[in-house]
Amino acid sequence: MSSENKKKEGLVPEPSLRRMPCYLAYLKLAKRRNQEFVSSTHIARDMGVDPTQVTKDLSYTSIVGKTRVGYEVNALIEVLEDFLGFTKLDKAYLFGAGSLGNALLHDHGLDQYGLKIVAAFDVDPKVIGRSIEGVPIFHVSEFEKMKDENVQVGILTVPAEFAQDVAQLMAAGGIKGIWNFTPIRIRLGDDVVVQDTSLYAHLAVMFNRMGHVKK
Ligand SMILES: NC(=O)c1ccc[n+]([C@@H]2O[C@H](COP(=O)([O-])OP(=O)(O)OC[C@H]3O[C@@H](n4cnc5c(N)ncnc54)[C@H](O)[C@@H]3O)[C@@H](O)[C@H]2O)c1
Repeated sequence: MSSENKKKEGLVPEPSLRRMPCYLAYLKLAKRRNQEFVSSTHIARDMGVDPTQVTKDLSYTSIVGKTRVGYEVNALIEVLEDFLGFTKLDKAYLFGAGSLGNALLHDHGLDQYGLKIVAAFDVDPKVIGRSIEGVPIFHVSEFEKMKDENVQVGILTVPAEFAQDVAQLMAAGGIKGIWNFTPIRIRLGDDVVVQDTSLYAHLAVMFNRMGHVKK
């Protein structure tokens, strides 16, 4: 089965997908250090992952390593970026231009990961009509008129109490993927992918692990 088909059928396990951007960052660093080749053993050692896991993760892409030398750094960067969809720029709308929304609007890293915020929506008269990093902010009621089939990604950064309603509005307006930063479990039909993301979840894990570190 081709890697494209595997991806379509959702056979790539989530932990593998989550590790791939880390491999990419590692490889970009290797490139800056003028390294031409890198082996899965080296990636594994430097990233603290099992070598067989690295090989397995990379096998979901089309790349094959060369015996003894490993993977060509440039080629692997290209393959990973393409596989993860980072080469084509997806347009996104942001809902909630508050503290977190602002931070995301200022994050230049998103472009490198294939996401470009083209407009933001809010209800606060203090921000409506302004631009942040060149991204215009509209009243959320304008979204209906601005429906665009080329914008299928929505970033949800509104207060928790409005999250479900705004998510429904997004879905009704043709948004197919919601990057949900709110702590609310969004309920929508199967035609919309909702990806929850929480800094605090990782903080909780860190605190828990710190409690188990030997003193
Ligand atoms: N996932 C994370 O790691 C993480 C981190 C910080 C905050 N959050 C969550 O992100 C959300 C935003 O947090 P914040 O600190 O930026 O809050 P904030 O109050 O600074 O910003 C929220 C913005 O949403 C706007 N808003 C309110 N109702 C709206 C609506 N119906 N449509 C569009 N915009 C609307 C507000 O006017 C405000 O500008 C919260 O749900 C918070 O819990 C998550």
